[in-house]
Amino acid sequence: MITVEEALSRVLALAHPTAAEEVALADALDRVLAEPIRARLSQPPFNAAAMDGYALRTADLADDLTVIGEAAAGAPWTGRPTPRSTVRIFTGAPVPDGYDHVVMQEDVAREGETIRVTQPQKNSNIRMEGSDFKRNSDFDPQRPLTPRDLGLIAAMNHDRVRVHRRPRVAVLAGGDELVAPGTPLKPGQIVCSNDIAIAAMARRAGAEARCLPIAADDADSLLARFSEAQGADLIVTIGGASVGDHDLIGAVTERLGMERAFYKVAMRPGKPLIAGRIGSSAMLGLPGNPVSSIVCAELFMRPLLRAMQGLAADQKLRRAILGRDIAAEGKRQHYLRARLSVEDGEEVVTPFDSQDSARLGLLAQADALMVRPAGDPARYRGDQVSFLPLS
Ligand SMILES: Nc1nc2c(c(=O)[nH]1)N[C@H]1C(S)=C(S)[C@@H](COP(=O)(O)OP(=O)(O)OC[C@H]3O[C@@H](n4cnc5c(N)ncnc54)[C@H](O)[C@@H]3O)O[C@H]1N2
Ligand code: MOO
Repeated sequence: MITVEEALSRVLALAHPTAAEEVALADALDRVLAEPIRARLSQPPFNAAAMDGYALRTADLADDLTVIGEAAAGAPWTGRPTPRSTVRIFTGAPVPDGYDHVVMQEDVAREGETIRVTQPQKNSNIRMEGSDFKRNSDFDPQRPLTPRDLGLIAAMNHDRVRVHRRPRVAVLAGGDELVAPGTPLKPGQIVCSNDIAIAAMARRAGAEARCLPIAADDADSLLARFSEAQGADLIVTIGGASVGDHDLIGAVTERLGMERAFYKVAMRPGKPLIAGRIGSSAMLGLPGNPVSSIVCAELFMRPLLRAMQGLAADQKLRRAILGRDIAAEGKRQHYLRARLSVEDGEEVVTPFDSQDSARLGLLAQADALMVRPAGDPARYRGDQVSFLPLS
């Protein structure tokens, strides 16, 4: 069995970045830029007043000044300053050349067309041209675009952007016992829950995901479903990955000519994970136990989908204090479902008593996966441990 680290590097090697496509900026939320955005102008495009008040020369601050014009946002003043003059100015207006200071109107006494500065301040109240960003500067945030990013790109004067095409994901759950949610169960049947969760995780990672109809535990049914998945950048199967007589994913993917990257990872939950390439599709075969499939999707599918959009993995282990004593670990790296809390201002991570990989109810209550390396000795309340936050 290979380590989680090795498995992740082999999964990432399966990723081909998707091609670029152009979309309206308004539709680009959560998309990933395929190339940097180059600012088409400097921001501000001119020296701009930051306050409503009067534009003047710093050298004239102590004098009586004559108001010789008015400048507003969108209505610049185009005259030339004369000695001991000032221009009434409003926030956002270009500061006329020749003036280097804007005094807030609250700090000025005005009589007719004459003003006197009553409270001189050091701050010039001018936003200098290009002080936010310069024309031709590049913006390449290396993350799914946030609302703030969209605002910045608009300010750079772009209304369309080139982004990575969303990876196409086909999710295939298999098992004779499975029926769709909402169906009355016959004896021995189980509600199929994993494909819904995995497809939602894929969408949250930027993919276009569809669930194929549930496959039966026979090779023909699985082969038919795989043919429906053609054109997907990633095929994710759920279940049938283990060693039982009905676990057919290994055999069927072999028949389809899969180049296998690995089978089985030294992790808990999720040992019987399979990965590889079938034609132009990457393939991840997740274990059927609901928690195992979701943990494997978090650890492998999400980074793979990010890589397909040109992004690095974003799994950064965090440190916290352990909330209870726990026994020594076995031979597999363990991802324990855990709750986060704050005690005396410090973050505390407390793993649940049960770590059964079928318990979706507990997983839904979890805020974190506490990570324990294989062979980790017993740990005690108050020890420093590592965890991955869950969203
Ligand atoms: N002799 C051994 N048995 C098992 C081993 C092993 O090493 N030797 N490994 C165990 C581990 S660990 C896991 S994980 C499971 C994974 O097995 P499969 O990937 O083959 O999963 P299935 O057998 O198909 O299903 C397991 C379990 O999960 C339920 N399931 C499956 N798909 C769904 C779905 N889409 N929605 C909801 N629930 C699903 C299924 O009904 C089973 O209860 O193997 C162990 N066995
Ligand atoms: O490794 Mo399995 O995924 O524990 O249930």
